Amino acid sequence: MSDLSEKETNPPATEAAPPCPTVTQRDQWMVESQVFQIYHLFATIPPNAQTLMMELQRENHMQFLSKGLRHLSSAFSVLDSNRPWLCYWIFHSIALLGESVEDELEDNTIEFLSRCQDPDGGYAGGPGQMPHIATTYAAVNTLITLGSQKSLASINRDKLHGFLRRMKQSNGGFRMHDDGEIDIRACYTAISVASILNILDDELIQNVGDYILSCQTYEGGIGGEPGSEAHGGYTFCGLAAMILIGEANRLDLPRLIDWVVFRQGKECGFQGRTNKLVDGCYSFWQGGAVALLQRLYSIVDKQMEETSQIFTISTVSEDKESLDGTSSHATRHGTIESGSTDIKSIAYKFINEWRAQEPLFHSIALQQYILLCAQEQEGGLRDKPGKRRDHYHTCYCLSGLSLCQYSLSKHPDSPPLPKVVLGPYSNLLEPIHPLFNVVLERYREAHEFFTESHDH
Ligand SMILES: CC(C)=CCC/C(C)=C/CC/C(C)=C/COP(=O)(O)OP(=O)(O)O
Ligand SMILES: [Zn+2]
Repeated sequence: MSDLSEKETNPPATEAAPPCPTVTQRDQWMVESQVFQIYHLFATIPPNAQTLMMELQRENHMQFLSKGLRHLSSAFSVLDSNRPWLCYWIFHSIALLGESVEDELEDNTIEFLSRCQDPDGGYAGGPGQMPHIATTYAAVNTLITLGSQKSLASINRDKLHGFLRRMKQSNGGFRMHDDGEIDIRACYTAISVASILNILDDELIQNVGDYILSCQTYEGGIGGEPGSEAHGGYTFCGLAAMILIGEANRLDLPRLIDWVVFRQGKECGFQGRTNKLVDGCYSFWQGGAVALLQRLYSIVDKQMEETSQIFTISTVSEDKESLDGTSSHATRHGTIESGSTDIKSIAYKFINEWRAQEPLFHSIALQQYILLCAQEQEGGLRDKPGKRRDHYHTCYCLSGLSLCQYSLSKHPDSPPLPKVVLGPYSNLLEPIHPLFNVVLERYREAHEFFTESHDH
């Protein structure tokens, strides 16, 4: 063989071998290629076919959800422990679509959830099981979504308050259930339920802010417990709970904004954490965190001002230190006022708060991911192309879509301009209260019910 052919077939030993991709890289390339194939196909079809592809398949989604409800009432065993969650995901999705179900089905659901209600307060995953804060949140949100007087009156708020007090820990966290884990989901679900039922008090909120603050990581997002990695689901929980207790100003919000906005990827959807895959459900968890941050601009501005002051002070003091050997400290949070409003009215006032008109993320791109990649044309929504539809993803993709559609509206429920809604205007969903993820109108009815005539 000549020198030349040897070189061609056998690379010299010194040449670096091609890097072997990690599993994460391979998965990422796979998702990117599937998503971009869809976008490419979309770009090459005629405009009328594009409109069809971007249409929210309301009827098919309703069929998928109704089938889920039928399944819910028939095919479950006594060991199932997530039926209140299925109720919430399905009824909330139906409410987002502006639809309702027959009275009998509503009555059966109220009756079923009443059987899940523990005599000592809180809701279990099924009748006779142990009460759990997360299923309590799911049950309460379902009953508020159903919305009738009977539904709202079925919640034993005194006992529920007792259950939440029992779950409360001295470090500010909550347990999920007796002897259960303490984490940020428990904080959010406890505080959310207490707030929406108007039973939030000083005892319940004591030290909660300290606990949540200890979960904000170096990245800026919030982890499930102190020392854990920042994640979109926990970030939404931590931020929403901090707002509900009037202590959002204690978080490092500029850093939180930085972290969350960079979780929207080139696939147009959000990932849950750094270097992980895009997933439709984060349209709500991350998109929801952004929707909350959009209403915290006055605090963000103050924090940014403070940071620049600290920078100036520390620069000056460093100079001074180097001159005369002394040092000074400026605390970041000390000068920011803590929430002065009555905690019972925070959630109600929050929806009317002024909000930044410039969205912090690409709302049209996210709608594109939800409609083209997460939506199944036959009904139901999913994590990503190639995954199966399910009720959890249907609920959180639709919730995220609603947030996008109203992301520029001055008032929370004023109809958005057509250019803000991707696809036909008939895609428009009902607006939600972003702190609780229940349809706004149902939230308002519940608020009235639990503040006026039926005070705790
Ligand atoms: C109100 C309530 C109960 C909120 C729950 C919030 C929530 C969705 C938390 C996420 C939990 C988590 C770490 C998932 C990671 O799963 P993964 O590793 O499969 O997904 P990933 O790769 O996207 O991180
Ligand atoms: Zn998901």
